[in-house]
Amino acid sequence: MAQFEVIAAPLAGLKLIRRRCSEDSRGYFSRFFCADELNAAGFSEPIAQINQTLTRRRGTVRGLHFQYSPHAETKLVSCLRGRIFDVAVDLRSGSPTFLHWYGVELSANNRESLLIPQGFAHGFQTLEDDCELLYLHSAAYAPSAEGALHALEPRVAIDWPLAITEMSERDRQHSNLPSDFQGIEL
Ligand SMILES: Cc1cn([C@H]2C[C@H](O)[C@@H](COP(=O)(O)OP(=O)(O)O[C@H]3O[C@H](C)C(=O)[C@H](O)[C@H]3O)O2)c(=O)[nH]c1=O
Repeated sequence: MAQFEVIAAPLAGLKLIRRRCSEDSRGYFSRFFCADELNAAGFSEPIAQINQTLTRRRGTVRGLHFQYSPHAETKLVSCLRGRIFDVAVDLRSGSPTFLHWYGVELSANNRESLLIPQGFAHGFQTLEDDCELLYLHSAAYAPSAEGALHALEPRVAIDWPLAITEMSERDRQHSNLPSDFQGIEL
């Protein structure tokens, strides 16, 4: 029996993954990752790195970040504590949904993850205090290949659910996209 429900999001390649769980009097069992099942959903390379973040303050935005080729990565983002509004922006050159964004609530309770293909910027806003996330990456962190999109980029106009309470200095300082930005090549 499939351990995951795979739901296509409106941006090509972006998937919402819902983890099934078996509950009994002790609690529940749930498979968090499965190379076979999630390969078909788009996580088609081995996991290279797994990162964890704690974000203490409700309303904080982290991101939006991505890596340029040849370090472009597929990400599986999950919220293990609290609730977040998770956002992916299509930056793929030539994509019919270029610069479109998609946001979804991920939480410890809904057991949903966002599977984000290469070529998307990723960021999120916490909807509660003390949110913990786990990220599975298909490529290693490559600071020299890191790109970013400002959370308030006017050409994307993400509708963040809350007023932004905190961002890193680095994220505050991302410049807006140049008017001739055509997207990233993969
Ligand atoms: C991403 C990363 C960062 N770092 C170092 C770099 C900084 O010294 C410190 C914090 O990094 P940063 O401020 O970029 O962390 P976030 O703002 O949470 O960025 C992450 O959150 C957004 C939403 C994402 O989607 C990315 O996965 C990731 O960029 O950890 C590492 O050592 N390894 C890593 O893989």
